[in-house]
Amino acid sequence: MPPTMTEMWATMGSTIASFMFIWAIISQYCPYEVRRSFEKYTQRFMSFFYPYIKISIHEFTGERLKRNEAYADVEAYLSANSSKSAKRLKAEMGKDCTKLVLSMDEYERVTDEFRGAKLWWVSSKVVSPTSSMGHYHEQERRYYRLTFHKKYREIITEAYLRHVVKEGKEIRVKNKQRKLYTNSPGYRWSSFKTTMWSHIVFEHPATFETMALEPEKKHEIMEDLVTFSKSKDFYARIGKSWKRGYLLYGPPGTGKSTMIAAMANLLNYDVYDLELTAVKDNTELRKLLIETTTKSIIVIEDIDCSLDLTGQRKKKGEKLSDDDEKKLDKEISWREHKEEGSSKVTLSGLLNFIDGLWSACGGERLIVFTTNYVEKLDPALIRRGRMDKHIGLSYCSFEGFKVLAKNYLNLETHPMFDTIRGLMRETNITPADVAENLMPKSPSYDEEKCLSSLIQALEEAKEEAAKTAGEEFTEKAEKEAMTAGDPVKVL
Ligand SMILES: Nc1ncnc2c1ncn2[C@@H]1O[C@H](COP(=O)(O)OP(=O)(O)OP(=O)(O)O)[C@@H](O)[C@H]1O
Repeated sequence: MPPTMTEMWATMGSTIASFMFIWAIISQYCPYEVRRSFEKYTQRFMSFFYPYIKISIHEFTGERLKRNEAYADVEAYLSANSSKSAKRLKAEMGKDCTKLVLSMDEYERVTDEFRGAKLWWVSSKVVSPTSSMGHYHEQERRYYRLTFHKKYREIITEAYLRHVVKEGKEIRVKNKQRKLYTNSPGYRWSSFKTTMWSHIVFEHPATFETMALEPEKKHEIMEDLVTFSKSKDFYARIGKSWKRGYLLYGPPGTGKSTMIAAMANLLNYDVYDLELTAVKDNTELRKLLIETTTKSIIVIEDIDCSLDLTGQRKKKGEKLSDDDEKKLDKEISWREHKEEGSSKVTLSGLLNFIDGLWSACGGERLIVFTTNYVEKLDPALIRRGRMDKHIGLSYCSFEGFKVLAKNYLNLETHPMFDTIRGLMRETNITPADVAENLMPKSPSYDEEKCLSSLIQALEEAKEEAAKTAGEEFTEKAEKEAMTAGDPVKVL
């Protein structure tokens, strides 16, 4: 008599229970090595009968230093293809901030088909405990796992994966929202305090067209940038990492920050605004810089202040000007106030990164330093090869004014332009000041009021310059008289 259904279930239940009992005995009494070998051989044995192949694509490669490009490509591919079939999705704001973009949530599974092959994608993560500087914390590593039948091995490993990466890249370019990253203190992997990148969408409207700059200079810089962005093969051929350093220098308000925004808009790059004073030491600096992505501009503004070069000069025994002394005192009290101790990022730490580590983190990066005092910088920092192109930005020229008049007032010519041209020859004014005067202050402001306001500002600047020159002249004459010991002249 064949066994009844109830008997079959009972037999199966007792077999499973016996197996679990035996396994519990083995786990308890067998040495670890024996158990490991048992598991290994069981897995090998099972794989003879298991007809599926699995491929994992992890978010980070190496010691969690670098984001895996392939992971980002798969993520983009799946977000475009999975939203129709996945049941659990996560939503993020899209490029134009009007539409939510859906992608598959963690532990979700979706199916795909390619040339008759059926395959499955699962998004998952492993959480493992790690320790750093005596702190224990949990580290999450996300990954996608692709499963398919072994008979499709060739199609999948050759054609399908290429198709996923290609399509994923295209989607990423299309959806790319440019980002402005800044570094600020935060908690990495839940408990370890460090400085981390956070970002917002980069939407600065500046372009080279709207910049007040001599046309030839503008053209030269644009050409340099575009040539750089198309020179992947060239850099590979000459054996140099694909990066270029720019030093922007000039008085405040001459457009250094504006130019960085114009560069990012021209090349469609992200911007990493690196605040060096918030970086604890060279190790942290290296970590931050390695986390930057390709097609990006890494900016260190006011490099003369950020690197504490003033402090270094004082240590070297150089005499500092009153201004520098004040700046140094302010910096020290600011750091004490923030209880951060002093930042230990050194000039050599920065140089080492610029020179050495670039090659380790891929290419297509610009590094831009800005300063108001180029003469204060250490020559080692700005030598060619590190800062390949030095761009001096200066006071507004008449050509520059014409660009601003077109931008702000939509004026190409006006009878008042001649007066402005004359005054600009005689005195200095920054593009920021010109722009401020051309800005309508009320709805009743017309172009003439704006131009008159600029003329007034130019006249005041001229008077101020004459007064300062006069005072300097008297001071110099007095000093000379003192050294010559002529009390009459001094009086
Ligand atoms: N060359 C320029 N062309 C167009 N606008 C300019 C230019 N320079 C300055 N401006 C205007 O002045 C403002 C301030 O300029 P910006 O911040 O770029 O100057 P900066 O040289 O970076 O100054 P700082 O050294 O103080 O940081 C800008 O928002 C912009 O409107």
